[in-house]
Amino acid sequence: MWNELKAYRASVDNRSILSLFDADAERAGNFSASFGDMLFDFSKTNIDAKALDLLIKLAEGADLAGRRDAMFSGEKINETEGRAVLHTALRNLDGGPVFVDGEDVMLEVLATLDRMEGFAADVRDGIFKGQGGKITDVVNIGIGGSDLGPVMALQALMPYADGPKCHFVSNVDGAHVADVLRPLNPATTLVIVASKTFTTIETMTNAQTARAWMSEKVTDPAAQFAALSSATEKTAAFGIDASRVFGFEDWVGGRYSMWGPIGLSVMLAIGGPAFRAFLRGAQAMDNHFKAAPLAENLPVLLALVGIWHHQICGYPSRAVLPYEQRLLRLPAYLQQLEMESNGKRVSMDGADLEVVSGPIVWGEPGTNGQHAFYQLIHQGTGVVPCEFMVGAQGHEADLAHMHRLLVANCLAQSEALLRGRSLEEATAIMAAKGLEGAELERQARHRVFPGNRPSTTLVYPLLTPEIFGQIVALYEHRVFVEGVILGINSFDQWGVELGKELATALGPVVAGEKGTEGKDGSTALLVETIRKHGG
Ligand SMILES: O=P(O)(O)OC[C@H]1O[C@](O)(CO)[C@@H](O)[C@@H]1O
Repeated sequence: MWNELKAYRASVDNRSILSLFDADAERAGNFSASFGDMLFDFSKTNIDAKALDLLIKLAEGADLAGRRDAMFSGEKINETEGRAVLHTALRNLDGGPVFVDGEDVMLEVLATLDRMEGFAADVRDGIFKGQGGKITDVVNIGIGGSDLGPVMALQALMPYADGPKCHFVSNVDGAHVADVLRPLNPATTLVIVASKTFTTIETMTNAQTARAWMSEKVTDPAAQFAALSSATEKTAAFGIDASRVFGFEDWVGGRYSMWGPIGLSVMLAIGGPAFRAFLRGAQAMDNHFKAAPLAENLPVLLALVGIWHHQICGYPSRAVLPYEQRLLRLPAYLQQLEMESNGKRVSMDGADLEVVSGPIVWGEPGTNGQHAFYQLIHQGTGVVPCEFMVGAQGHEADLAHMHRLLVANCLAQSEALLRGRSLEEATAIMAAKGLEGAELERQARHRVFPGNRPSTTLVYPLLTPEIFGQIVALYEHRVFVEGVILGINSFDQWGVELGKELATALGPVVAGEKGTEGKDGSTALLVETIRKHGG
């Protein structure tokens, strides 16, 4: 099927996407799909009925429906780690039982959610206090999946944030923790150590630093710490009382974990009911993903467009462009979600992949990106498929005129990518300015836009907790579908291990306790230079 798809793509490569609209008056409707009030439009791509049919056959051939059902039913589809993949259970608020090894995990999931909600309410209402009074600030210390999700979610849901102010520390660069802690009062700060394993060096080093900071001002620093982790022995050894430890099982992957305890900082900020609305949104997307036919299934369609652009057309990256300032950190979140999940070179059975692995994902909110890198997107020699998203409304009712300007910019970009501007059009524009001859031609050529560049647009009504939950779950399932089609395990991350091992070994070398013997010349030179400059 890969070859068939590539051959078909080659046969349609020269046609313009615009011509597809001329040939089919219903194209926009035929190549878009809805879920609730959300619309996913992929008509501004070179995918036609035949391509879509082949892509769906590709998904069917990979047993997508079977793999999806295996995931939801708790089979150990993360084969290299021998684990089930059940982040969906964390938002299965009113669903049925979910079994792992014959045990219904929902009792524990819902009990933990209730406990989180109780703790969050106590903090928000001032029942749980710091040693200097009501908690004013929360510092979440975590990295990767224990950071990116909550950081993104809090920013996305800022209009709903009426609890303590949440801050995030992730980088092992001491500058991060120092800058975050400096303005805070330790006596009214709650520190959350978010680490599934409770061994991650960055997080544990930052946690020790925060504890030392707190112990300068309060007599019992551990009393103002909470932990989000599966490793209860380690959280106890750190001195955190079990009543403030919120655990989750190994069937929740780090980058899929913000729906459970890792989301505590978000719950503290927005409160339990809004957090549950966020979960309900994701659950609604789960139900859609489970039930909708492939050709109407948003995560499946988003994935098939991704496969078409990257594995079939060979475009190396994709840009995620939210016209929503509050989705500022969505691209960073998706970088982990997509690249840690599908950046793999072997298939589940260890054989080399038949096709290239997942794409590079990057992006920035519009309109800021327009004034930075869109030049390359419009006129560079390479093609970057763009994934636009925009809310029909913003939360700032008194600034609706600004929102309309934002929307107009979003739509203008996808229109410009589609249409482009021909040499004739550019020449006419420059001739109207009085240019002639060779100078006219030279100036006109700089103003040509090749167009015919693919994009998709996701439109949603308003970025509420529920809609936000839907969007994140949509992308999670997209990554899963792409992984199934590629035949890889989207739920392990062995590629991060070697760097961790070498960093541990390099620690004493950088500290000057060991020499650089055995290191390559470049690494040795870098160590020597850093030492020479006082490192
Ligand atoms: O929550 P932990 O165990 O500290 O892990 C943090 C992150 O480290 C990784 O394991 C690898 O970078 C991620 O998958 C994970 O999200």
